[in-house]
This record gives sequence, structure tokens and C-alpha cells, in this order.
Amino acid sequence: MDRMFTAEHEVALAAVREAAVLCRNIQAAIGPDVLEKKDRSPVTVADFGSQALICRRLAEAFPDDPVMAEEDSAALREPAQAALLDRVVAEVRRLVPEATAEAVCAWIDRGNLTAYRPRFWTLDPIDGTKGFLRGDQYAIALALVVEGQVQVAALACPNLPLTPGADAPRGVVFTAVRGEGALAWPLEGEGEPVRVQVSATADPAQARFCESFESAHSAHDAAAEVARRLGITLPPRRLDSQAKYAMVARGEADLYLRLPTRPGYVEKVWDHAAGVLIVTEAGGRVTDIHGRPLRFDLGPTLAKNRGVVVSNGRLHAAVLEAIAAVGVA
Ligand SMILES: Nc1ncnc2c1ncn2[C@@H]1O[C@H](COP(=O)(O)OS(=O)(=O)O)[C@@H](OP(=O)(O)O)[C@H]1O
Ligand SMILES: [Mg+2]
Ligand SMILES: [Mg+2]
Ligand SMILES: [Mg+2]
Repeated sequence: MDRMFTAEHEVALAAVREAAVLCRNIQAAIGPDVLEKKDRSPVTVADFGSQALICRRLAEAFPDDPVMAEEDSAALREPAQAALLDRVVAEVRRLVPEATAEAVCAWIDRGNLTAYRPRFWTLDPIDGTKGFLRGDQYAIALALVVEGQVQVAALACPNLPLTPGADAPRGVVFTAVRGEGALAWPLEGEGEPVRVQVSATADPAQARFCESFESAHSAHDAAAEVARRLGITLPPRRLDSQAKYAMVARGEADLYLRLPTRPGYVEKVWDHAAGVLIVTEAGGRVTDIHGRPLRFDLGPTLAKNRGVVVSNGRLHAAVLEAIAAVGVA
């Protein structure tokens, strides 16, 4: 069979790698003063800069493809935000020296798709903004959706070790093309990729699960009840961003539970599209808490889904049953 989406895969990988350099430059400059002042501007600069770089590359390679991205430049164009815009342009220029303020805003605005299309890219320029500010995990997530199916994904995790374990150098990009498996690439350099595979854990009681760092994003108490019901004794691993999908994809965790909090939150497509393909291509399974597949054909939100359950596949049915028994709704 001919390989499909070869160009899309290559461009997506290069795009998230370039954006990761910008994000790393900015995160490296966050000092204690920023945290003390609760200054969110570094992540705002990185959000806009990352989106500009990625949309620029997509525009070059696939000028007709629309992009549904998290950020838009309206606020950045306001005269009161001139200093912020200057910072974004300065960061982008470290990678694209010819960038102007007008070009940066125009690139960001290429991410303005808000309605479903038969073919579109979806982008989270920084996923896990709180993790980014804490100096912790975050991701850059890009996916191509065709006819409602995620076909290509690239997920850069600049602070995740290249291989499981604390000693490995940090920085890994996960990519997948539908039907071709999932790969992990070093974030920097020319190193070869390795294939990633979910765990073989079959006993729910042995499951290692992960969840959001922030309890506002995922119900920790309900997850603890589900875990108890499954006989899980290990405490959850809490981390920000779609790095949680990566943990399941490479068998470092067996489960990722994202149980809805109250009042209800509707999940966004860019928070899941890349992660879903990477986990399924690594042999895992992703549904909502009711066992329904995530729907990427409804616009910017997963309007017909509730919560997210990610597993190595083998554990999926038992987890859905436990969630139903606990009465998460
Ligand atoms: N209430 C609520 N419930 C569920 N999800 C929410 C909620 N509020 C925000 N978000 C989205 O969560 C994205 C970050 O998810 P994480 O799993 O990284 O959360 S956490 O940062 O670990 O707490 C985060 O993505 P980013 O904005 O890209 O960081 C949000 O889109
Ligand atoms: Mg996000
Ligand atoms: Mg984001
Ligand atoms: Mg956000």
C-alpha cells in the first residue's frame, strides 16, 4: 500500500519541533519573579509565538488547508498590547529573522477556523499552560482531521524524558499517521525514531493511571473512587497537557482518566486530536466516559462527548464499567 500523508507528517513534525525551540527559549527565561507576580505573560507570548510559527509552516506547505487553533490575534492587535506584540515578534525572529509584526499577526490569524471542514488542521500551540508556567510538563499539539478522522498527529513534549525514566535527556516528539503506528523522535537533532507501544497490563488492580495536575480540569475525587473500585493501589501520576496521552502510548502509564468536573466543561478538539491518534496507533483505546468515540466533526468542541478515558485497550471495558458503577455523569 502506498504510504499516505507523507508530506503532512513531515511538515507537522518540523513545525512542532520549531515551535518547541521558541517555547523552550521562553520557558528558560521564567524566573521566580514571574511566579511571585503571577505574571502569565510568558505563556501568552509562547502561545502566540508557537501558533505563528506553526501556522506559517502550514500556510507554506498546504496553503488551502484551514487551521482550527486555540489562540486568535485580536487582543494582540490592540494598541494597548503593543509591548506584548513586540515580545512575540522578537521571539519569532530568533527562528524566522524576516518576521514582521504584521506577518506574525497574519500567521496567527490563519488559525481562525471555527466550523467543521472535511479537511482541517487543529492546533494547541501550548497545551498545559499552567504546567508551562510551573516549569513542568506542556505539549505542542498538531493534528490533521480528514472526514472527521484524525489522520496525522505530531505532539511535542519538550520536558518529557526521551525514554521513560528520569535519566534520559528531555524532549520528545510523538507522531502518528493513521494505520502506520506511532513513533517517538528526539525533539532535537537527527536521531532515528522508535516505535511506541502501549503496555500489556491486563489486571486492572495493577494499573498505573494518570490525570490532570489541576483538579479544576478533571475530577480527582471521582477518579479516586473509580481507582478504588478497580483495586488500584498506586497513587495517580498528575501531569499537565497531552503528555498524559504520550504516557499511555509508550506504556509508561496504563490509563489516563479525565472525568468531568461540575459544572460541565465541554472539551476542545485541540486538547485531544493529536493524543487520540498517537494512543490508538500505539495499540490503545480512547472513548468518552460512556464508551463513545470522540467526535472531531462537530466544530471546535467535543460537543457530543463527556470526559475522556484513555487506556492500553485491554483495561478499557473494566474502566468504563467502574465509571458507570461509581455513577460519574
Ligand atoms: N474546567 C475544565 N475542565 C477540563 N479541561 C479544562 C478546563 N478548563 C480548561 N481546560 C482545558 O484543559 C487543558 C489543560 O489540560 P490539562 O490536562 O493539561 O490540565 S492541567 O493543566 O494538567 O490541569 C487546557 O488547555 P490549555 O489552555 O491549552 O492549557 C484547557 O483547554
Ligand atoms: Mg490545551
Ligand atoms: Mg493551549
Ligand atoms: Mg488555554
